[in-house]
Amino acid sequence: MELSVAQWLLVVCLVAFPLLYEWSVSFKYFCKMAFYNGWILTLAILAIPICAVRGRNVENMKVLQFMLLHIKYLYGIKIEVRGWENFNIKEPYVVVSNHQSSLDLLGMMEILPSRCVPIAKRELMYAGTAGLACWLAGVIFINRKKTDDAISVMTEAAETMLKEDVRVWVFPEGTRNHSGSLLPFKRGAFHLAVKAQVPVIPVVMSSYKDFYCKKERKFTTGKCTVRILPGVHTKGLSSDDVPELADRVRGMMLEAFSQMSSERPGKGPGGVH
Ligand SMILES: CCCCCCCCCCCCCC(=O)SCCNC(=O)CCNC(=O)[C@H](O)C(C)(C)COP(=O)(O)OP(=O)(O)OC[C@H]1O[C@@H](n2cnc3c(N)ncnc32)[C@H](O)[C@@H]1OP(=O)(O)O
Ligand SMILES: CCCCCCCC/C=C\CCCCCCCC(=O)OC[C@@H](O)COP(=O)(O)O
Repeated sequence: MELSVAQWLLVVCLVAFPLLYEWSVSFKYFCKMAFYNGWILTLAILAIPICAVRGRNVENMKVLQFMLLHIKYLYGIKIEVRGWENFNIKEPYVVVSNHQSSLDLLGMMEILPSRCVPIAKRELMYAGTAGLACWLAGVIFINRKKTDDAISVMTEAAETMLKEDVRVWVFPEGTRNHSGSLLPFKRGAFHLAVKAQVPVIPVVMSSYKDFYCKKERKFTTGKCTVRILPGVHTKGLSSDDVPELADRVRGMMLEAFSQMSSERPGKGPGGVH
């Protein structure tokens, strides 16, 4: 049997791909990240018609959560959650969490409370099917290049939280940060909580360094711990108290983050061996 050029090319690709995948850490990293984004865009195609039945509605966040929950199994990432009891608050609240990478989506979906929507950069709205799915799920988009616009969207969010019993998830670092610490916090999340007079619940995801590093192009299987910290109340606080509130919450999160880093597998007596 004679093979055509195209068939030969296909055979070479089929052989080369798994070999490259196993031999090159970088190639593996790119494949895993490409699949991650591609898979989310594909899942969004399924989510869109389901969400569209309700129209733009925060309840649709449950659909996205359900769609994304299995991804941790595809990537062999074990997520351990501590502090569930701190989410046992009936009233709305603002969740603030550290932001290391787009993989945060996995930890977020693992613990996302009901009727809770994230605040996201406006660019995400244009990320094809994922953007439309986010819009249908009530994700709040802010334009980071226009501070006044971002502030007015967040002020409106404070009213919506109370009127429609909605919780909001904010990444107060304002951008992804994989440095192994926390960036200075932007204050929007805390203004939002103070305006609505609702608690701030800090969430800390442990460092991904053992299994994921963008700089080194490393992406293996691994374990991540997500800690939900006790809520910080804002009743009676005014906008003058925001800087102190933001610093206090960042301090709590930094302490938890450092503690979790020292518990990393194989690191120190408290670690999981
Ligand atoms: C199946 C498909 C699934 C698809 C996936 C679904 C899941 C998607 C998940 C997506 C996840 C995506 C995740 C993501 O996309 S993360 C990226 C987007 N998120 C954020 O940026 C959130 C955090 N940012 C902030 O809080 C910033 O402060 C904002 C953006 C608001 C302004 O930033 P900016 O850098 O422009 O200005 P500034 O911070 O210097 O502030 C200037 C001044 O204004 C004051 N100020 C601030 N706010 C308020 C306020 N509300 N009321 C009154 N005042 C306010 C502030 O204190 C300061 O004053 P002073 O303190 O210096 O005196
Ligand atoms: C037809 C248009 C096709 C567009 C294709 C776009 C590809 C994007 C594919 C899938 C979207 C995956 C959704 C992942 C959501 C995670 C969001 C995220 O982590 O955003 C980063 C943002 O927090 C901070 O941004 P910067 O670190 O400041 O930057």
